[in-house]
Amino acid sequence: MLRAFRDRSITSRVASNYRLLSTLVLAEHEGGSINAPSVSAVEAAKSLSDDNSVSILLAGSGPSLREAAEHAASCHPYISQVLMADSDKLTYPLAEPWARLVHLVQQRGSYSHIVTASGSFGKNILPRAAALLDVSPITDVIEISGSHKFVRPIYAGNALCTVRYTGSDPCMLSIRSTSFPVAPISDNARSDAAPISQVDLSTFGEDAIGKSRYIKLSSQNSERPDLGNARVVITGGRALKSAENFKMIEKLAEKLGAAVGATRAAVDAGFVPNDLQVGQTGKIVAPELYMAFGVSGAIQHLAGMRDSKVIVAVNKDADAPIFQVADYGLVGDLFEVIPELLEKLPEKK
Ligand SMILES: Cc1cc2nc3c(=O)[nH]c(=O)nc-3n(C[C@H](O)[C@H](O)[C@H](O)COP(=O)(O)OP(=O)(O)OC[C@H]3O[C@@H](n4cnc5c(N)ncnc54)[C@H](O)[C@@H]3O)c2cc1C
Repeated sequence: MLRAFRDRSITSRVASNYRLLSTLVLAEHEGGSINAPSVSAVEAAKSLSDDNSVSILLAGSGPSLREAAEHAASCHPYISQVLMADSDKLTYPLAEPWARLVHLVQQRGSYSHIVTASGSFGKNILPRAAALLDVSPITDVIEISGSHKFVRPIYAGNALCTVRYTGSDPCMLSIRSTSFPVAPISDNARSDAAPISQVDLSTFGEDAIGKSRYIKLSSQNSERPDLGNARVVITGGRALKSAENFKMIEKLAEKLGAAVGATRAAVDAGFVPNDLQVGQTGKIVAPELYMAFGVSGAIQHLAGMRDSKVIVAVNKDADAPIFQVADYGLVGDLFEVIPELLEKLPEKK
């Protein structure tokens, strides 16, 4: 594995170690709770330094924002303050007003770091906010080796690069939530909730809204676990041949209480919607069990699942690259293997 690293003088390393850090975590919330990747961003902030004061920023409007702020205040022992930006202009997480908000909060709080999870929320906001603050963000961080030293994947996850941030404050990061797992919320919960403060938005004018307009949110109304956080993921590839056949994957996922994933080839062929795509241009997952059926194991697919704890692959080609990353491999026809699994696995309780 390639490790690219430009070290600087020992003097600057010592100096940076003695600086007190303060981190702003940009959090996403839904239905009155902050989501799991945002809690992972707090976990990442915790590894920046022992002397790090972590504030979490939530934006939105109305009672669900207040509920989410209360949840944020008690969900992780490391949060020292919750900042709540309540405005009609921030009801939906659009990049333009959010970036202006980050700029405003940074000007007042002079944080040394700004961290967010690298889902679509973070990917949308971070570059725009970084441009307003005139700094260069470091994206997809998977390991924090010091307050200004980070590891991130490059070449679709085939090499890891160690990067030292030498720019001015704030050092802005997006982290892969799968690399910063958090204990279940109840284990993390604290007895004394962190204080919640309102962000003063009196200078937040109409121009903060920008040109984008919120139209609607379309999401799959599914009982299945969320692909990004599921403990088990069952993925199907092009070999399934049709949307109808892909239902076998869905049935198997149902029996195992798993999330469904797909390769880009399966998505492009119209078997499933594109929010199920796993890979470089899809979701990054690291479940305890990843089962791949009729997936060749292209480098772009591996980029999204190679960190899974146990990988099981079923492919009729013994030379398929997926077997190079699989812990258990079965050379066989998925049209025989899946029905047999469906028959022999017990019904989900
Ligand atoms: C810029 C870029 C980004 C990309 N991003 C992604 C991404 O995010 N995610 C992603 O998945 N891909 C991505 N791709 C596409 C990627 O390169 C592959 O084309 C894709 O992953 C292949 O999907 P597949 O494994 O389903 O299909 P194939 O490569 O066609 O493989 C099908 C496999 O099924 C096996 N098979 C066939 N019939 C059976 C059977 N009956 N039983 C068992 N096995 C069978 C075959 O042996 C084969 O190995 C990207 C490509 C590019 C260029």
